[in-house]
Amino acid sequence: MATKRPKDECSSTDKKKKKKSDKESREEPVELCAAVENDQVKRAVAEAWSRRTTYSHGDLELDCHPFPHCIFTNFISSQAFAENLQKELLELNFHEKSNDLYKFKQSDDLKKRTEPHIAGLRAALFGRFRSWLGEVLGVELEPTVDISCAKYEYTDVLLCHDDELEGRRVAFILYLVPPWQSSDGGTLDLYTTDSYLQPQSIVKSLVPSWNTLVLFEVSPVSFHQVSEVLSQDKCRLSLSGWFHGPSLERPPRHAVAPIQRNPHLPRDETVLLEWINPIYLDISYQEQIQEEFEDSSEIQLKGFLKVTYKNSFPPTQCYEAAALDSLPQCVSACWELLHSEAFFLLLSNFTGLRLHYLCPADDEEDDDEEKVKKQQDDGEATGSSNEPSSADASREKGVQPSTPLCCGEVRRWSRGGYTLLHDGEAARAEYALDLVLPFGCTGWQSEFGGFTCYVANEEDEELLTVYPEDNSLALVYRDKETLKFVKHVNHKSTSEPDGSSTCREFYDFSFVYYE
Ligand SMILES: O=C(O)CCC(=O)C(=O)O
Ligand SMILES: [Fe+2]
Repeated sequence: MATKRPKDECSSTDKKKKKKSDKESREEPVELCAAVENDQVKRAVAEAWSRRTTYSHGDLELDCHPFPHCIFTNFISSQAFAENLQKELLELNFHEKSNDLYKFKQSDDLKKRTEPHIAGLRAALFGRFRSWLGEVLGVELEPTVDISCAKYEYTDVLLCHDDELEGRRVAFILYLVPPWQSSDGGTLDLYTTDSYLQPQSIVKSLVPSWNTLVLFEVSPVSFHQVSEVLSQDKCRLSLSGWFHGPSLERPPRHAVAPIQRNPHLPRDETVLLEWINPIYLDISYQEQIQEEFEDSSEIQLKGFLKVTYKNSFPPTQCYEAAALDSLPQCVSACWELLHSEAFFLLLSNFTGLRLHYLCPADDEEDDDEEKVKKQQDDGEATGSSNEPSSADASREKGVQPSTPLCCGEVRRWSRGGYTLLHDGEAARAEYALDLVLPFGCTGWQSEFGGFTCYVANEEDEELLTVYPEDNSLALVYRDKETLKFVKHVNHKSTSEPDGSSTCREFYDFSFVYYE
């Protein structure tokens, strides 16, 4: 589960004493809702917040479930000010932002913008309002200005996260949206957490509304998302940011149990002959594949299986993984194929990786390599029990035995599916060979999402994108610095442009092999 959003470029601390300048004198003064100016209300909110109870007064409402959040309707007293602010914001340059966690448009840095209403509101937020909030929470909030403007339009989304990042204490969002219904999507959804402090379920959805400000404390339980915008014409414009201050204590994060890794199943090449397109069983073609794979660390082998299935997989949550005891015969047969000893050897031939003891590592002798391929040709590479094990072979050579392993899943991809960079198996820093074999994706379009992106660790730099293609075997060798995610499958996957039926879901086998 995502735990934080990358810091926006516009976060910064302005410690310098403000000087009166021409620019600042252009700030348009703004009056905030009465609740913020009233001392009695302030004390009452502080009291309710510390006791984790509810409180409301006029345009202010505090609710502490699933975590404390405060809603101010009519936050800016003057309608004309709010409208002018909206105009100024819409005239900014926006940049498309997209990664595993989000897709939306973000404005230029707002820290130093001099438009009168932007500058006026910024001064009020990080001035008077910050003092008010600091007193409510009983903490010293810093003058750090951390604010940006976001535009969410059709299919834009910000998946579940907790905002946790050094320094952030209270998050705020001011909505400047047209009349909005929950059916337009784009709700701010609040999650409960389980006993491991992992997000559990959405218990409150806030529908954005004009001139409403929402704030909440950033904490180990402040999980929330912006659900996908479904309206094709409305724009969800917001100003958001964080008040900085001492972070709340965070217990160590819960480590998720890894998926079990298994050694190969003892199945001989008959399983390959039965299932795999014969062109891929030709040794000299395997050599060409290996050369290409060694050059680029990735390859797509089209028409990989002899048979393409109709969409006969059973309906199997981010994505759905099939229960292994419920697979139809043809799916479990393919599952077994991908686990088979013969397939490990075939992958060795495709990639040059040591996924079978018959396939020597690069530094081992070439004639060993010849032997492997010959044995496979002669049908000797069987998994019968009287063969030396990989461990035996390694021991003879005096090297530490290591048993190649794999783990896999059958996944169903439909609207709402995604994986995150820092989640699950893919987040482990290690060398691995990824295999993806998709089915039932004829007509799937890249703008639906559901493609796999490889990025350099901790950077947004995209290295490779693999689009789902029917019966096309994608192999990617990743190193310790490479992470992957599957892009959020959006609402476009469910729409039917010009009446033709589109592909609304597909399946894939997703396996990872370790030398
Ligand atoms: O726009 C919203 O409702 C929430 C935005 C948010 O969670 C964020 O920017 O971190
Ligand atoms: Fe957030």
